Amino acid sequence: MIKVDKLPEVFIKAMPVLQILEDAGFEAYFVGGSVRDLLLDRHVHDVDITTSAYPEEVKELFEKSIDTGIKHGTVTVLYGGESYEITTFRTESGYQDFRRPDHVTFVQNLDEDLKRRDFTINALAMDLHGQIVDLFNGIEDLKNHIIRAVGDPEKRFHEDALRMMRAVRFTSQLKFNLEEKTGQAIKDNHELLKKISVERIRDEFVKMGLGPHSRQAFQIFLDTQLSEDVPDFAGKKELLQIYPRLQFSPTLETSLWSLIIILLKLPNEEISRFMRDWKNSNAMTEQVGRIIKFFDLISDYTPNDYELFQAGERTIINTIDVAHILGQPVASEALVDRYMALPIKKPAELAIDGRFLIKHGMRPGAQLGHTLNQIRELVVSSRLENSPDAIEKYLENLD
Ligand SMILES: Nc1ccn([C@@H]2O[C@H](COP(=O)(O)OP(=O)(O)OP(=O)(O)O)[C@@H](O)[C@H]2O)c(=O)n1
Ligand SMILES: [Mg+2]
Repeated sequence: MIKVDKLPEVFIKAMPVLQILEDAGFEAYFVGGSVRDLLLDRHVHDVDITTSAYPEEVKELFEKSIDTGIKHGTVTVLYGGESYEITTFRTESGYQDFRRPDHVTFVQNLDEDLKRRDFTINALAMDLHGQIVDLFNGIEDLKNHIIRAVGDPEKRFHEDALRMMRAVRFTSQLKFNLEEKTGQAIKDNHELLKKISVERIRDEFVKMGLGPHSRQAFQIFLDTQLSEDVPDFAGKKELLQIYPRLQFSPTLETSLWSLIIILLKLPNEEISRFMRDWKNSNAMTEQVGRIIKFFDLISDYTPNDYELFQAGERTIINTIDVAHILGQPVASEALVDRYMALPIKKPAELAIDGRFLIKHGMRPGAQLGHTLNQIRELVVSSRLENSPDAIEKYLENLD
């Protein structure tokens, strides 16, 4: 049995929680992603705990708790300024819709709990003393960089079809390969993904896209046909096939969506719909829209100062990132330098505003807005000094 001697701080901090459960006569273990990441020497952000105690029993042991998913056996316990998800040993049964279980059955031992988990590398548990429980050779698979379903992959994917996306996502994040039978089961069952909510698919897709091996993972995503069962990708394999051949993998979510939109050759008027189909936020949709617009612009010609001003720093840098990933040459330094040298970089930096124009005899309305824009454009392009005096003179000459 493997024993980990030196545990990172997140585990040490959580030890008393396990101890309290054990002192009350229950079994308790760290489980899932935290144990996997510990053994991979990856950063562990939070730890999940599994126990033989029923949710009500867990709640009695801790002063502060939240019923996060009590029906599924999960209670969130607040302890030492941290929060911990504590889930009762369980199996899942009655997955009639290939999504989450209709009901869970609590079980009395850890083995039964680990059996229902998705992949061998995620079915590892660790006790209070750092002893690892590894029933399915998860450690061996970690060493060999393999994503392998626990037991029969068909069963695991019928229990929760999202696991097929998770498998591909882990190949990207961990730089692992799919074990053959697990990969075959995804190919055979990819259509089950249609039953899964877009939000859950999107979260996995983004994690896949931002992983260090996203280009390799994307190839698997296409080869297994999973790409046919996500929004707007069906029948687009030829276009998406460019993704695995990109120069780099994206590291920003905005870059990921922009790349996909560019590869799919979506016309501008379809971008919002596409982003909505994927249940993206309005903020994400807007930022991606700005990037695509600026990307189209710099693909055609060198932007003028006012176009740089309108795009703004974030969009310029983000668009350069996208062009870089696509292997498209852009004079990135020149663009950033020119932006940095602009007399004003934000509308609020203009020396005057609408009230100034009203004071100088203009009436509120469309004409005023138009004049204000004109002044802003002149200032941005250094044809008018950004001072009330200079602008006043300019106005006088207009009359
Ligand atoms: N569809 C799923 C989701 C989760 N799990 C199990 O629940 C654990 C925790 O799930 P989650 O936090 O969603 O994933 P992690 O594997 O921890 O990955 P991450 O680091 O992204 O949180 C997993 O390790 C796995 O044992 C599962 O069997 N099937
Ligand atoms: Mg996790």
